[in-house]
Amino acid sequence: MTAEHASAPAPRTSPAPGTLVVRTVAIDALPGGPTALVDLLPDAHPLAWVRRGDGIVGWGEVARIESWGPGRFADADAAWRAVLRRAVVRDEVHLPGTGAVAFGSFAFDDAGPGAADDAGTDGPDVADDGRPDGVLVVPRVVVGRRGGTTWMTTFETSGSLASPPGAHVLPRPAPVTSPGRVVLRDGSVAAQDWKDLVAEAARRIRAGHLDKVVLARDAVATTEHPVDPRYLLGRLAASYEACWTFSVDGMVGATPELLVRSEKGLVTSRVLAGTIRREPGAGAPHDPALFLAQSSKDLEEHEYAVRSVADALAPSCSSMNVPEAPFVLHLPNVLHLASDVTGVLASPEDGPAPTSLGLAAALHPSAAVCGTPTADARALIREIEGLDRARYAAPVGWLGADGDGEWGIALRSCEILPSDPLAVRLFAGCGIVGASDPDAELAESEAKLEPITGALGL
Ligand SMILES: C=C(O[C@@H]1C=C(C(=O)O)C=C[C@H]1O)C(=O)O
Repeated sequence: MTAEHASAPAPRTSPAPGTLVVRTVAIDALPGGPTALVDLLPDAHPLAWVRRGDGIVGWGEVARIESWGPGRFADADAAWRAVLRRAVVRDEVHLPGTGAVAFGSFAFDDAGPGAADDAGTDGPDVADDGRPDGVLVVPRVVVGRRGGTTWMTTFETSGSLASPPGAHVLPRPAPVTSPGRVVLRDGSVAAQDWKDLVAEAARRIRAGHLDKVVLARDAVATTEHPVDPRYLLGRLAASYEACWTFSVDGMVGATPELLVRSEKGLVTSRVLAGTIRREPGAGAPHDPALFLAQSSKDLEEHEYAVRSVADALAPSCSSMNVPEAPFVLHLPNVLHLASDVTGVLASPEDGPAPTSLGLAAALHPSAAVCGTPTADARALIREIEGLDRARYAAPVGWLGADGDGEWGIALRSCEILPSDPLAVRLFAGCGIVGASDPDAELAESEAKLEPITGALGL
């Protein structure tokens, strides 16, 4: 089914789907360690979804699905199924991530390119480049690891299932290159001006216009040498093991927030909201984890985020477990309040259960990255944020042939601009409630930029 939206272009699969031959075989174990998979990647357009050394990486491109506008998720899902209808798959491993998979990244906003410009931003014009609002990349080669099993999947448009064994030999990628000297500057809104936006949002919340809004800011890093995404990936995977390190179509990061995993009928979402910096400086609480777990402001922010996820998943689940209280997730830069919401996917009588991408579409944007109520928060973001979020804070991940997959929220991330290999745009945002303090939120946003600034060597 293709979603119809008058203004959005129709989805596009290129090249036009022919027969795809997909073959997964077990291969020898890789060396251990969190970077073993990303160390295999070539420099051009690496694809990655890795956590604690397990996951999948891919390279090459046998097909690309592009979609636009509010139907970007449903259109991509339908186009992927059309590709699969013509695929011949032989999977000798049968684990999540084996067989046919596509890596995906989607835009935060429905409104398409120029939405932020309409709202009056005078920031860099990075959206009006005709880029799609959603992309699924079907690679030529995937290497994956889960537990003790390692596999390789090859995707071919011609040839046969009896590929020569040589096709399954791991490549020796070109050496990773450093970005050299890096200079960081303000993005669309200067850091100091952003505090005024936070103060304005908190005022509106106290006046009763809405409960919570997430405001984001960007920064632009210019580099001496073209950015090799693998330079970032290796450092992120090594330093942020509890996060999902990703690279899809120029969007690179290590997110601690799993929007949804759908695996054999079990649905999981890791909801984060409520943050404290690890090293908040003078006057900081003696025990930040305890402070966070008892902070009514952070618990309020968190509750909104958990509710929004539970409400969005409920129609697709026959049963759910929503934890009553969050735990504290410790990351190298920040601590978060975290809740793992789980559910059992219902089997609807009138059609197939939603795919992981369909679930991601239902969940996006959660209150963790938008606010509560959603429509009011979105409207306020459009009115005052002055930023084109592009693919930041939106689903990024992978989709399998059976619809299972994992979609993170693209946080702690940057966009390597296709128009300028010497520039990356970094993003960070903070949940604002009535009690939010602009200085503290700015400091929190700086801490959330650290994974990428650190990976760039700053
Ligand atoms: C928006 C971001 O993070 C989100 C906001 C959080 C908060 O406000 O406490 C915590 C985790 C994320 O859900 C970001 O990292 O850019």
